Amino acid sequence: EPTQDKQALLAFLSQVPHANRLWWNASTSACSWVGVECDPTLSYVYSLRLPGVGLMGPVPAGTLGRLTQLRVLSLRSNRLSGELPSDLSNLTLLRNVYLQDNALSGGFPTSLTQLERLVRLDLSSNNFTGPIPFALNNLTLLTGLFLQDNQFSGDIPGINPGGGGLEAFNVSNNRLNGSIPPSLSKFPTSAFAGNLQLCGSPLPPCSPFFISPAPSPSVIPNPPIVAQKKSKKLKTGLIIAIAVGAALIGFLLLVFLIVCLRRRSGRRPAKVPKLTGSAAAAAAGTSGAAAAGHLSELGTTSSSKDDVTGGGLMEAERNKLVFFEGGVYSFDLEDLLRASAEVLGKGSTGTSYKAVLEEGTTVVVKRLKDVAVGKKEFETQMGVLGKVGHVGKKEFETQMGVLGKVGHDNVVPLRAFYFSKDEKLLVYDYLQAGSLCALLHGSRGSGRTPLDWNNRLRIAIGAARGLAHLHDSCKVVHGNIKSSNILLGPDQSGRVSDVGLNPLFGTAAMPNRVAGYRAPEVVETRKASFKSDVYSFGVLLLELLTGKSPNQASLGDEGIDLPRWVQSVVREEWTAEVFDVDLMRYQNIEEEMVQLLQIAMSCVAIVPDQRPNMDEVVRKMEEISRGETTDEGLRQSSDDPSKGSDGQTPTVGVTP
Ligand SMILES: Nc1ncnc2c1ncn2[C@@H]1O[C@H](COP(=O)(O)OP(=O)(O)OP(=O)(O)O)[C@@H](O)[C@H]1O
Repeated sequence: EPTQDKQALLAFLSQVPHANRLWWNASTSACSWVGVECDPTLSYVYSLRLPGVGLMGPVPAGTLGRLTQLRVLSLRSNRLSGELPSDLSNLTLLRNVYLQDNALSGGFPTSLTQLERLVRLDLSSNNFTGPIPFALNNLTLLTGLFLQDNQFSGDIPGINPGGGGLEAFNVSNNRLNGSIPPSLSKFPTSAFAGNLQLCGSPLPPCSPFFISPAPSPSVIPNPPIVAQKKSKKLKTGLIIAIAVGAALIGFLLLVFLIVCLRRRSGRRPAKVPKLTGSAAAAAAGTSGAAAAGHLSELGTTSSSKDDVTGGGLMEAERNKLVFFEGGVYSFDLEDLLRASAEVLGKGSTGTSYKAVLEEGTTVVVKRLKDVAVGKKEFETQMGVLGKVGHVGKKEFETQMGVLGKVGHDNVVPLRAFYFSKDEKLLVYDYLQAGSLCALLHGSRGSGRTPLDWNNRLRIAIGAARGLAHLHDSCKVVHGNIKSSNILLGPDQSGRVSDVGLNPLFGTAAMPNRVAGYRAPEVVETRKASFKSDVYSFGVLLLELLTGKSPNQASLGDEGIDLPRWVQSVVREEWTAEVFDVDLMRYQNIEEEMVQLLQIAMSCVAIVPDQRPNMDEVVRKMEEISRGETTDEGLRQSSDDPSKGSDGQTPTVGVTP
């Protein structure tokens, strides 16, 4: 029995408010407590894993810092805040530290840079600020460093943690700028996305013009050495030559703009697409920022081949925006390209933009990447979804035809599409309430209102109905069910989006597309089916129930394969442990949660034939929701957290 470690753990728990789910009993060995693992001789605590148990507030000094033999510390997905105590530097044997998804703040915890045995450090999705320290170079064994979704600022120092052995690295969505050190250029662009002004491989190269006029010394404290040296070498003559060159280019651009604008005003009534919107935007003095600007500037289209001026009427006909019958919009491609646009997100199939047209209409434009088909195939695909693999324009258009006719309240309607050799655009309604993913996992920390049980159930039933309609009435496989593809309608119902794009990408794009939602057989067959949709939907239900994100990317040491995790917990008869801590505050919902858990587990059966069809899933889910209503038609308890819950959930036989 590790007496000293036990005292440290009890001190920690007594000082940190938490959801009452740990039941650490002071009279039993700490080695038997939930989340605690000891060494084989039971003489010290080896690992402490307390993910998602509702820990709140700061980590107190003099508690965890006393667990000097600790190898693994996981406090992720809680609501811990404030700075980490400096005595964590005592934990010199720590190998894995997972503190992601909290509200921790302050500068980079220097105590952690002293833990020379660290192999994996995850501080992502917190509120850390200030620079990334050079002292990370102390961590010579590091293989994974995750700092994304914080507010780290300044430039990235010349770090090479792990002595070159770093395998995973992410600093996206911070406030970093300056050039990327060569030691980190092997990581993908996504590892650096969403920062202020980073440059250099794998991002576009740093230009001396970009770096030298730093917005303020505090923003770029250390301009990259290479750039400094280069700029010193710029001789006066060269500077003059560049200035003259720039003036000349500016003059030519002006002439070009004037010509374009004149042509446009003469041709406007013909309502033909003309893909020179960026020029118009430039004339209006707007900037081409990466995250917001005019749609035409965001890289959506620029091919001069598509410009009607060079191609005549046939070309114009071929490149028009095709609307579906019964639609509510009346704008043309030119209007769309002039719309102001903002990046909503980058997914596996392309990038989505929120576009606000000049007349005030807001739509979502999805710019598809790497479509494996020509126009004929694209069009055909819109009509015979599922029958074609690599498709051309015809298939694309046919597929669009099918998708455009789906017509169901629980499916986000596709309103129009555009196909040219270089660009494939899809136009959808904009749903401002956002996605289930954002509601479940977004803005953790202070001020967040968790999604209550009634809403979770309603959204899930809506999504199930939408998917069942796709399967039964349209014979369409969705192929990419996940929480960011379940959007909320104005009535807060769940709606399925991103429908049926699979066949446009061939099999090459499949492996990484659906990450933790992917059915096991899809790994081999690379082919989505009705039953693989059911599996993905089951994972989605588990996500709703557990509040955990099925994130394949971080699978390795700590990522969660939700079906397997739930199965292991349920097998040990800890059903209550499975549920999202945010749901534990509602009363009288345990029975319904267990029922939904049973449905979810039947959906994630390994053998596809053992999974139910979506119409069965809908029926069973509707049975739960019928039991949910009271005489007034609304169940009271779920929305009233003040009533609390004892957290005791019946361990009803859930067969994995
Ligand atoms: N019609 C819409 N209205 C509002 N938000 C949307 C709409 N369509 C997509 N979004 C949001 O925009 C973001 C990007 O969506 P997108 O579909 O491009 O990527 P994804 O869902 O993350 O991945 P994938 O491409 O694999 O579906 C997501 O957060 C999504 O919820």
